[in-house]
Amino acid sequence: LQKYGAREKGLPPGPPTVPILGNAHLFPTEFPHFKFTEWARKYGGLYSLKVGTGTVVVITDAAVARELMDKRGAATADRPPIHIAERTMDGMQLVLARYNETYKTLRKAAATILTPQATGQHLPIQQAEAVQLLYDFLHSPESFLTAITRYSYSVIHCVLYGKRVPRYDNEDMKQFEKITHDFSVLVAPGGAPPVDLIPILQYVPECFAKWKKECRRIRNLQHKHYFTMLNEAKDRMLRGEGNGSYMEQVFKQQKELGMSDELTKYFGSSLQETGAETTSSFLQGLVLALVAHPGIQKIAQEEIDRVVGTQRMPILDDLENLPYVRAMILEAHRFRPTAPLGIPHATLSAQEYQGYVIPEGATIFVNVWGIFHDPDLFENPEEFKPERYLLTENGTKPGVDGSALRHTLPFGWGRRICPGMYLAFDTININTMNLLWAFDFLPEVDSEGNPIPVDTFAFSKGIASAPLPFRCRITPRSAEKAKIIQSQFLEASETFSKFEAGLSGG
Ligand code: HEM
Repeated sequence: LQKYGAREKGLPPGPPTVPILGNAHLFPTEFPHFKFTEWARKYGGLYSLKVGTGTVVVITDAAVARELMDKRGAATADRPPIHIAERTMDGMQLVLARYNETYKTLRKAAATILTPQATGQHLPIQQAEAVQLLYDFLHSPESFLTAITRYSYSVIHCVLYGKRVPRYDNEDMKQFEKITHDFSVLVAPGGAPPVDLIPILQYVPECFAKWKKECRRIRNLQHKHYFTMLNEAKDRMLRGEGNGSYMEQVFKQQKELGMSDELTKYFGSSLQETGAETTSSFLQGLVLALVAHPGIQKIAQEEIDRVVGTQRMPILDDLENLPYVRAMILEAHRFRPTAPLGIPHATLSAQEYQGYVIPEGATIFVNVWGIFHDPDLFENPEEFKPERYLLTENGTKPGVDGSALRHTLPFGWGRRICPGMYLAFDTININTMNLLWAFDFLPEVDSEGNPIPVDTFAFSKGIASAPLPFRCRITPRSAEKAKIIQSQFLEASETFSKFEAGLSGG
């Protein structure tokens, strides 16, 4: 019995194990990136944990990650099995799918439609939605968090299905939020019995397993919601009223891409769910960082004012003349990465590296948080300091080798790298410039007028981490700019109208 849970010879080092459990009793269930980083400082940039008989490898070293995840990407492209996800979505959810033929078909479809050129064609609606975000901030500044959520959902929805979501209380949005919320509760630790650790639980009959009923219920909700979206997009296209959405492209190439209707449904849901949540988390985190760092906000605003002026809104091309704003975007990713541990990969074959053997089927986490907060690499890593990216390409201390880092590091690794990143770049760039140009972001004040500080550590649990609800004061930087926002919003109605056929519930 002693050997169950023990760390096998040849594995990278790690915390001492106990029989049967290995390190399972130590495994953090909340904010694991903090514990993983603490262990990295003790056991190094490559260490292992035993969870029962399974192996988890944690990489907190960009050079190790580059070798194992990028260069040996073919061997580390699997995902660990998540039984609940497989049961609910038949293993067809692109983000969580194992590395098999179904996955390859989905990924090929994503690569076909999410190219930088294709993304560029969707700029008009991205820009129009970004104007609505400013308009919403102007008129209901207290609802800025839900305005960002709506924006992020709507922009992906327009690009994917050709239909926008003009209000947060829209029926499509409510359905989507319900589905993603219910699934995240079910899949979170404690949401269901630990079927991945104790596989025999999978065979408990449904009448005794509430979680199986819950999988079925969520699956039915997803089916109804996403097929409705697909059918609407298809009908619009067949009526000759298409607006160039990604799904229209998929319909046109469905046979070549090898996509069944069922797969097409999951393709849409994977992109919608991942894209909306990550974009929204990033933008909310950016606002939080601005509120917490008024001096930095001011430097960025002054740069925008010099380049853009007060007579027009920023455009994407302005970014090349805004080095400080570009540095601020990179710093926002570093300071609070949207996915602090990325999404775990798994090995498809055993890998020898640095004298260790990582077995087939091991789960691999790249601890992006730990890399980005490594004091050997970054000067005062806990500080929000865009200037570091003006000093060196990857923000590292001068004289330190930061060449294993890259600007796309927050978007993942190897064959699994985020296929939506080009869309994300445009969204992040447009909105960062717009928000800085238009508004001041200040702490809320108490009844005596004292500023209430925000907590830059108060983030949600889960794979994609968003700030917990916080309050701030958002005020237009001038009456002139407020007027430009109003008139741009009116002008955007022409772009919006192409995405408003068949809107329901607001
Ligand atoms: C701030 C924005 C975003 C961030 C920080 C982000 C980050 C990530 C990360 C870390 C991964 C995991 C990569 C890996 O396994 O190594 C990922 C995967 C993925 N992302 Fe994004 N993402 C963003 C926006 C988007 C958008 C806008 C879309 C869709 C339009 C999208 C779709 C996906 C999909 C489908 C995957 C799964 C890829 C696979 O498993 O092959 N993401 N993203």
